[in-house]
Amino acid sequence: MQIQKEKIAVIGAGSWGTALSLVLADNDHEVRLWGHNRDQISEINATHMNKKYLPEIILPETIVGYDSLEEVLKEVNTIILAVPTKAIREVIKKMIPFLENPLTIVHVSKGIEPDTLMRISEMIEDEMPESLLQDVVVLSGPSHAEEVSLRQPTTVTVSSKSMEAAERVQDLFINQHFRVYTNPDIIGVEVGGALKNIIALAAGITDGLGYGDNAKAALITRGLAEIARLGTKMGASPLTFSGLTGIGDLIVTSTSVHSRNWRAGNLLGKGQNLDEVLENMGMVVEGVRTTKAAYQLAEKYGVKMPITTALYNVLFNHAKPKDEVDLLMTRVKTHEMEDLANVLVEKGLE
Ligand SMILES: NC(=O)C1=CN([C@@H]2O[C@H](COP(=O)(O)OP(=O)(O)OC[C@H]3O[C@@H](n4cnc5c(N)ncnc54)[C@H](OP(=O)(O)O)[C@@H]3O)[C@@H](O)[C@H]2O)C=CC1
Ligand SMILES: O=C(CO)COP(=O)(O)O
Repeated sequence: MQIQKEKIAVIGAGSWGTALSLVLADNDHEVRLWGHNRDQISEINATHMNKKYLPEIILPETIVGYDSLEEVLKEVNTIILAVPTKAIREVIKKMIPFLENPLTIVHVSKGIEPDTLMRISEMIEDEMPESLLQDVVVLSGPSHAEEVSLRQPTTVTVSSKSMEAAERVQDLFINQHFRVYTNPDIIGVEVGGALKNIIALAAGITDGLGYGDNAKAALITRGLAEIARLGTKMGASPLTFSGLTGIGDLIVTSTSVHSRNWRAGNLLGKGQNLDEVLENMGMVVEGVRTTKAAYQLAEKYGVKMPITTALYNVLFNHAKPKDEVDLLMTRVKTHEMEDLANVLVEKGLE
């Protein structure tokens, strides 16, 4: 099939925005990579390298860096929004004066906004005037920028309220190294992508405490159970959590040394406090804010999320990681499949 070549603006010149620019450039799109740091953009244009975020990678010369939002958005119909969740509203507000026609926003961030409890597509719809927003699409899945930029085999999922929009974005990105699936369940895709960062932080903590693979497998499995329990209450399909944006992303971020959330958790488990950890990371650790949001969501929906609660206590209530593990292990005994059984009964499937 002939791919339609497009002018695409990638907003955010961190690791993920840069790696996705490379995928799009490999597919012969005209890629404009915007970053707010003028020196970094000059360096990208002069050296074809993003030395801060992907120091090993030479970028194709067809990726052009921009530090002006006005310039980068000219005649563009598709934007890839690749900034941390907490910067999304600010960046959209800055873009709006330069938008002329309705466009498609593909967001690739993984988070939920504390207090408003909005998913990212909801934040985008909240900020964008209806007349300027054609579609919102999310791209998510087990995909570290470090491996994508080396063109190592990677699979992701795109989702949108409009299947046509999701399929168009699938066509923009798909190639022999980067396989893109579609899934109509945008709630499940966004919730899975955001909440896996909580479990990745927890898995890093248990590794930092010196616990082994048994503990990690327990966290991934029981973590998935609580993500699915909340996600289905929010309207997601339970099946999505067994897919790439559920168990797939949980595996990759809980086990990979590339994961910033795992690395941050590991430092916490080794005894550093949260402020020290975040200062040492120098890159976004989305799971911290998302833990707060998920804790609030669990209260709102009346859902039990013991791992999230334990992590919340470590991050925000000065609890000791080991004490929280001990508490998790000595909870009242329960049936492993109790939650799933409840979900199936609620949905009339059992
Ligand atoms: N890295 C990965 O492998 C993956 C990341 N993601 C998700 O993608 C999103 C972005 O992550 P990632 O690229 O890794 O993060 P990084 O920390 O690597 O980069 C973040 C980028 O956003 C910029 N930025 C931060 N705040 C603002 C702001 N207010 N205005 C404009 N630009 C800003 C940063 O600029 P500066 O350098 O000046 O701080 C930097 O260029 C996250 O939600 C993450 O979960 C999803 C899948 C894979
Ligand atoms: O979402 C990711 C991989 O799928 C990236 O995870 P980290 O933010 O933990 O590095």
